[in-house]
Amino acid sequence: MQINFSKLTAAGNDFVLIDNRENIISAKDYQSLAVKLCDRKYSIGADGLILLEKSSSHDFKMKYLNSDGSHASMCGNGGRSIAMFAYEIGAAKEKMIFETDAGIIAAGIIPGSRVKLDLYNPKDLRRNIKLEIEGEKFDIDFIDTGVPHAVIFVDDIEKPDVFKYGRAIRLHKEFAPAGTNVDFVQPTKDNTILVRTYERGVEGETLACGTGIIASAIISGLKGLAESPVKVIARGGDNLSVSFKTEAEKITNVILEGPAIISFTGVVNI
Ligand SMILES: N[C@@H](CCC[C@H](N)C(=O)O)C(=O)O
Repeated sequence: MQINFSKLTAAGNDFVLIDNRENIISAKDYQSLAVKLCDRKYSIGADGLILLEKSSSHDFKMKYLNSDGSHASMCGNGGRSIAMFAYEIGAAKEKMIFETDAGIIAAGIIPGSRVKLDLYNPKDLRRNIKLEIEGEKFDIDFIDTGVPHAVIFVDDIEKPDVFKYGRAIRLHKEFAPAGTNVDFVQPTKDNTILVRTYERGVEGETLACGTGIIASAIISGLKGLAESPVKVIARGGDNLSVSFKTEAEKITNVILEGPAIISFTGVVNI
């Protein structure tokens, strides 16, 4: 079977997007299709597969699969990408509301290939988790911004071995059974943070992780290291912005703004 797809990149986190409003792909095939299409050597290649589906209550529904085929409730860069995709294929207007498995999101297309997401509230905040891995001590703050994130502050963003420690923390029993994404954060001047993320389901460092950028900005705010709106520079060099409100560690009004670009469209055999 041949299907149409679009390839989008959102701050270097890249995705295959498919319009599945007519159920051309059935849910039982999502996992194997994600593994197949995300393969960078034998297929299109991406960090994740995103399906745009019909919703009975909102403009559409987003289904997200990591490149290893695992399902994730949400993806911040994927959320901006599906908003841009929906707008381009006429599934939504400039302002839209869509469902994810983590909650409802209001999105807006901004000139310059950028998208703003107004998200549900994060949950499961856990502060100051102390771990020691191979003699290295880590002080971790955890938050679920749609998917789980362990946030670690570093003095120099170039220093941490993101693969080694990211993977060890992702698999640590502290975060079992779901595991976690792991964000390394360096606050710099001008209310800016630099973020690198080890992504669960990609099992490596990606050029950006939207939910990780949100988690990093919120924890920076809670620690007094930055103030909303926080400017963020992703690993790939793109600029994003995160705003939020905090009241006694209750976080609300989370907004993520950043790029989402259609790099190409095509037809693939599945
Ligand atoms: N890249 C995404 C997060 C995708 C899901 C994540 N890998 C997980 O399994 O938790 C983002 O931009 O938020």
